[in-house]
Amino acid sequence: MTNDVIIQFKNVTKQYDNDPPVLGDVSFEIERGKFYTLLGPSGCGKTTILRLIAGFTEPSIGEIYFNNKNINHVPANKRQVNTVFQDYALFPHLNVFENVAFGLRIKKLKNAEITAKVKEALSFVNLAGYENREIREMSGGQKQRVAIARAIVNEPEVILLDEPLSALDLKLRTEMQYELRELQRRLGITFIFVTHDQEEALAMSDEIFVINEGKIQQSGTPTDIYDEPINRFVADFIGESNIVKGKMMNDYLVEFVGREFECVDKGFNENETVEIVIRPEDLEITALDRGKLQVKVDSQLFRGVHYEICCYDKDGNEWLVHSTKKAAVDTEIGLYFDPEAIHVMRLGETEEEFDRRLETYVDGASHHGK
Ligand SMILES: Nc1ncnc2c1ncn2[C@@H]1O[C@H](COP(=O)(O)OP(=O)(O)OP(=O)(O)O)[C@@H](O)[C@H]1O
Repeated sequence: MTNDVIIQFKNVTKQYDNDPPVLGDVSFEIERGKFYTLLGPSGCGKTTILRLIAGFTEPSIGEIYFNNKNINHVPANKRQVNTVFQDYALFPHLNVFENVAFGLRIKKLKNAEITAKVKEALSFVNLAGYENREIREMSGGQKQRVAIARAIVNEPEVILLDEPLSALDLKLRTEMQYELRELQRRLGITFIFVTHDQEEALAMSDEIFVINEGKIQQSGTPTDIYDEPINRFVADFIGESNIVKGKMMNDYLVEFVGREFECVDKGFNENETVEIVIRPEDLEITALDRGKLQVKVDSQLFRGVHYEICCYDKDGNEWLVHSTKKAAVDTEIGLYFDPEAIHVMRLGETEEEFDRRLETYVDGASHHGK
């Protein structure tokens, strides 16, 4: 473990009662001072990871480390972690100042110190002067900032944010994305942010963990994950993708739709069956004979910055193209792409393989207790 690692999960499985595990053998490291996002569909286990870090629940199997110390049994109020909840969980009968001061009063700090710290936290979130406002007089975005001030005033090492922007309308949500990102940079505290919104994750994060069915499918920077999705789930979940079956002939040579194409991928078995991803914006419309693929245009939508053109090849594969050029419906056109636009993925686990693996965790968990 390097010195910069603040949180480490080692083979963590979480199971409630005798249900299948909601997290299966999850291992990862969180580095100090970065903005992390846990991204995945509803029910995939994101909140469970936050609850394990916060100390609201314990792992069924595995270990959690904080600053190199095992914290499996450390109670929530003894952890250097604060949570910002989706519904903010502010106290409606207390004003802004007292909401932010709450944790400091419990710690029995002196009044002068409390006032100084609350003022500093409020000015960090651009709410200086709002001390005496009632919570009900604050807008959604302002309540959000009070909740963040209440978290940062305790000077935690890590702030956990559970879908904190989901109650806001789109415009305010985008503004708060910038604000939160900027705030994290200024504070230098580790943020772990939960969302099921892929655009939000791409815009805000240093590192993203893409989660599905209790398992981290891929972790990496937004560009890593967008440009090199590791499997069909990630490719589909992050942005739009064209995915077709193919065969890896050799290093740097792949076959799909009955033709061989130069690519930049290597390290596969000869003739290994693979899946190919090409992003819609990496396909360029060209004359039929100049295209690497020949397709027929099925439909076209104007999306403001580009046209979204849906085409089919001779094998019936759908190809979505984002292009500033128009194409005529029912005509045949060529699609051109660079070798770098092709992303080759190993075939993912089948559902049966995944279920079988989960069953082995269930067996393991029942031996270790809850
Ligand atoms: N206390 C609990 N007892 C039993 N099952 C639970 C408990 N808490 C969560 N679960 C189950 O664990 C699974 C994962 O839940 P979790 O809240 O971690 O998912 P999530 O990815 O955060 O989803 P969402 O985006 O909908 O909040 C779900 O199937 C949920 O029903």
